[in-house]
Amino acid sequence: MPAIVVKDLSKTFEYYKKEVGLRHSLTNLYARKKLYKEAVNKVSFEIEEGEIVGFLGPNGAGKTTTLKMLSGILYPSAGEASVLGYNPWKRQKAFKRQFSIVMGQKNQLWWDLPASESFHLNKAIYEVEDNQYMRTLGDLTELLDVRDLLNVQVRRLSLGERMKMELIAALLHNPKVLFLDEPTIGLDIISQRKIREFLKQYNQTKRTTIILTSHYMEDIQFLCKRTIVINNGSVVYDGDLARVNDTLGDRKVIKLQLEEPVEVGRFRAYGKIQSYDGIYVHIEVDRSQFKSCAQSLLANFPVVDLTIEDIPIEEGIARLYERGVNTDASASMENVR
Ligand SMILES: Nc1ncnc2c1ncn2[C@@H]1O[C@H](COP(=O)(O)OP(=O)(O)OP(=O)(O)O)[C@@H](O)[C@H]1O
Repeated sequence: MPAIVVKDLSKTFEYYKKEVGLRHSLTNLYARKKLYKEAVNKVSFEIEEGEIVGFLGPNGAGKTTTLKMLSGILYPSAGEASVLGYNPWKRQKAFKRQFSIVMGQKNQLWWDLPASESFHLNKAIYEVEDNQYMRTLGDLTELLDVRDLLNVQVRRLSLGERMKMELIAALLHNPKVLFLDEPTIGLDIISQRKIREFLKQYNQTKRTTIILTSHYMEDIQFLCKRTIVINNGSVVYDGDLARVNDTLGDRKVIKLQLEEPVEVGRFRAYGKIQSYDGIYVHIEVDRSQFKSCAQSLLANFPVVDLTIEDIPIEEGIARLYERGVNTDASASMENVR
């Protein structure tokens, strides 16, 4: 049975346009203009127990709004969702005990107190038994290597150390579902890697179901077999991130270095010119024709060097971000909504 089921989930925010200036401030009092923002539009997916799924999308795509609805912080405008069989926005106590949400941009810990004080508070809130609390705290501080920092004021911790403490606070009650909203934001490469490795190990040992949003592709590639890409509030891809380039069609890039400049128009018959500066030319070609294209280029141009590469995953993602939804190309792909 899936741990998370989401069906046509939508959220439209209503807000008021605020004009600046004294005259407009007075007008705002009696004639405010109401505006609507469709942040999430008919999002549907299912996530199996123990799965760790990446949630990718450009700024403002609707990722945080979706996670907030799944954790019951926001009430949806339409649609349904079930997390561990619970309706999240009913906020039942039994549900609250079984999930956690960590937002990289927000603090849960008390800023002026040591993290251990916040942990005690969470222990009381979630009614964690003494033995279980000590065992879980011991395991987590060991795994994240922060045992010596438990009694340091949170405000004195580095960003990476603080994020580790945030994770511990979120995991003390052994949640079955974990929503992670940019847990590695702003961290250096070493701290990012440590958090990533911790999450992988945690997911493997505990079988916790995790949805992870991150703008760092390495996080998603390292942790998630499956990625849901969301753009303009809608799902535009759901599948293996490594296959995202299938959405571009079956393409390869031929990279040429020339002995002397050749006019760009002469390369157009081979495919789409990705970049050109006279000497270096990158041409995107159909995978079925890359051999014949390469042979012809070698035979007809003063080529010094030629390489054939796959299109980077980042490129596929960027194009999904740019094109939004409901294009002809996306409609024809299996994983693309
Ligand atoms: N309370 C609100 N009132 C009006 N609009 C809102 C509100 N909260 C979010 N939005 C808008 O909804 C859209 C989706 O926001 P959301 O925070 O879900 O995006 P996101 O994918 O998490 O972006 P990011 O990667 O930048 O965190 C954005 O355009 C945002 O401005």
